[in-house]
Amino acid sequence: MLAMPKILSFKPARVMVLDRLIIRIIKESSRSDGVISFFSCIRTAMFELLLFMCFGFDLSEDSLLQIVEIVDAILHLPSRAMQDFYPFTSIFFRGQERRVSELRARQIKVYTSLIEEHKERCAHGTISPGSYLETLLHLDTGMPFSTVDLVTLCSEFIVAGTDTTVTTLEWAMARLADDASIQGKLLDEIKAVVGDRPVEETDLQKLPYLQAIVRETLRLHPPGHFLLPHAVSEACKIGGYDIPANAVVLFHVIAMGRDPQHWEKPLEFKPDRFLNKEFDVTGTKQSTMLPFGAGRRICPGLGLATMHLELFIARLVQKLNWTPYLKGERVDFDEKMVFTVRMKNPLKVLVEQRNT
Ligand code: HEM
Repeated sequence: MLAMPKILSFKPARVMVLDRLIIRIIKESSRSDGVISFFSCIRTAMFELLLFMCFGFDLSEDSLLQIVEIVDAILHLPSRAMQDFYPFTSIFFRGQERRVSELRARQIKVYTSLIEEHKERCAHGTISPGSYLETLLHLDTGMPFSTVDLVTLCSEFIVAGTDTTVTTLEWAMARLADDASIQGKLLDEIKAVVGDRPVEETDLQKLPYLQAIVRETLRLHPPGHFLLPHAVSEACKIGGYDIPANAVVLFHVIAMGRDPQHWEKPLEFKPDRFLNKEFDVTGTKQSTMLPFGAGRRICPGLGLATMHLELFIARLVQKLNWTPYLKGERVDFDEKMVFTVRMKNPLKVLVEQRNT
């Protein structure tokens, strides 16, 4: 599902969602003197897109809202770290366990009705082929997945692919709104390579400055500062420390991306540092930044995420001019942790349509 030919087959869905997003932004800005709250606009768009890829059809507004609510509730569940370290504290978390069970029941109900709708649409031929669910239903594993397994897998696809990409896009657009010269340089590149027609997916590989902006955003603002927790299968020594078997290890990737020994002026946003350089973000050739992890558990959505980031940024900058909503003010880059590390003060920007 996350291999390039499958990703490319969803081009019509991306065009639909991006066109809708731009209309939504223009509408919202016309109601409020040009100012928009970027996060909610982009988040709706990313849910529309990933849900289409997951189920093979455009969800009703009501179903989409229900999924967004469930994902929000999952992301806001308190961490279980305290109970992992001090199991006796479990007695204080019984209410939480009940809330988790209720949430799971709601998740199963909502996703199951979408799985049923998928099957009905397949029977009537009103579905886009190649969805994630279709792939799961036709996987030859010897034993078909139960409905609950399908719910878990579809939900993992949505949770993993939406907020990570949305958070990164918010940081990227914040950086571009904050620095008119970087935004201008990107626009010049797009004009020179693409001209006046909308940027297409096949243009992306010819836009090195755009790619550099995406890398620089992932270096300075990786959505996960610690990746997902990993477990040690055998006792080993790392950097002189004994790590016992089964220990949980977190990788502090934010410290890698901001390490002054590897990066000049690491806290500054300078996409140029990636120009005219072969650079690998998978940890195969270097490990100075690992926004997607590395090795066996590397993010399987890396290719899809990179395409979404590049395409959305290019189209948004091509169509609209982005500036901080208070004239002359800088954007506030403080962070807060909500599963991903987001902007503490969600990005508010002034957008104006460009004359093209
Ligand atoms: C900017 C966007 C994204 C970033 C930075 C990102 C980053 C990551 C990271 C750091 C991990 C954990 C790796 C580890 O701990 O070793 C991960 C796992 C995962 N990602 Fe992504 N991701 C992004 C987008 C996506 C997308 C678009 C999808 C698919 C729709 C996706 C699907 C997954 C899945 C399924 C896992 C779990 C893999 C496993 O359990 O082994 N991700 N991602």
